[in-house]
Amino acid sequence: MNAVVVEDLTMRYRGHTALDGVDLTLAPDTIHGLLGRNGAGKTTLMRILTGQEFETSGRVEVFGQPPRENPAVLNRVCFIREAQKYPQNFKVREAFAAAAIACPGWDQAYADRLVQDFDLPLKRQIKKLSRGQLSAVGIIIGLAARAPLTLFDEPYLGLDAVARHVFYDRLLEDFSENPRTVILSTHLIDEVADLVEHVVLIDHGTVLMDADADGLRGRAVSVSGPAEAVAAYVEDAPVLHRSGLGGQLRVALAERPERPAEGVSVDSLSLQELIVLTTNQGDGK
Ligand SMILES: Nc1ncnc2c1ncn2[C@@H]1O[C@H](COP(=O)(O)OP(=O)(O)OP(=O)(O)O)[C@@H](O)[C@H]1O
Repeated sequence: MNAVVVEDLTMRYRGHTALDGVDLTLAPDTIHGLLGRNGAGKTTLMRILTGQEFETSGRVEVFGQPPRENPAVLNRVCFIREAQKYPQNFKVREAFAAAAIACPGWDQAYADRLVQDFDLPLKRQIKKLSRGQLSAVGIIIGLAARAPLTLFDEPYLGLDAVARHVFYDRLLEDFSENPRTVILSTHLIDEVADLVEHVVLIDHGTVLMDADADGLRGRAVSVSGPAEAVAAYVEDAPVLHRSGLGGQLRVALAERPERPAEGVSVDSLSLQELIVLTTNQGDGK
């Protein structure tokens, strides 16, 4: 069974369409990267999947059932938001105690290890934590909850690079021992490029890309060299972006052409470059 099935999903706020006929199927036991510019509709989609928002129209199923007011689904879901709120007078340990009660799959021993990894002061009040420490609380809850569907919405505001990599490492390690469906929304595309197995790119409420990360890696290329040679080499290939200076041309292609390159350089595009160019193309830039 798929973890998530969304058909023709539309979400309209007064005067604004945040999601516009989205079709999406997310396989179980996979780390999905949910990418897109500010305001693209990522949080709205995650709020609908977790029953915090009700769609205007369309079909939404999580583990085969609609999430809307459905404890059978919602008990299997953990959603960690960018600006996750906790009762302000709680100490860190009390936030974890509350999560342990709310999350059926909670692993206290694992949470304790993560507290050490992130060097979190358990006895400190939540309101006294630094921004990064607050993010670490959310990340620890999201990991130790071991929810069958775990959603992280930009979970690392204020978290330094070392701590972010602790998060990626722990997520990958724990995922291999306890596979589950993870949806990670992020703007740090390069950092998660090797972590995510499937990429969904949303732009202006529609899905621009829905592809396996392995298939994307090394598929998109940049071709550069003398303008004439580049133009001949790229021929009818679908062009993502074109830029030139003097007699030189650089063309980004979604697919690496099969013919051998002659007189041009062909280099793989990073996932980040591919996402930026695909988004710009979708925006008509
Ligand atoms: N309650 C609301 N009322 C009106 N408009 C809303 C509401 N919630 C979201 N929107 C709008 O819907 C669009 C999608 O918002 P959403 O929060 O889903 O974007 P996002 O992709 O998560 O962006 P970011 O990366 O900045 O977090 C935005 O234009 C936003 O302003």
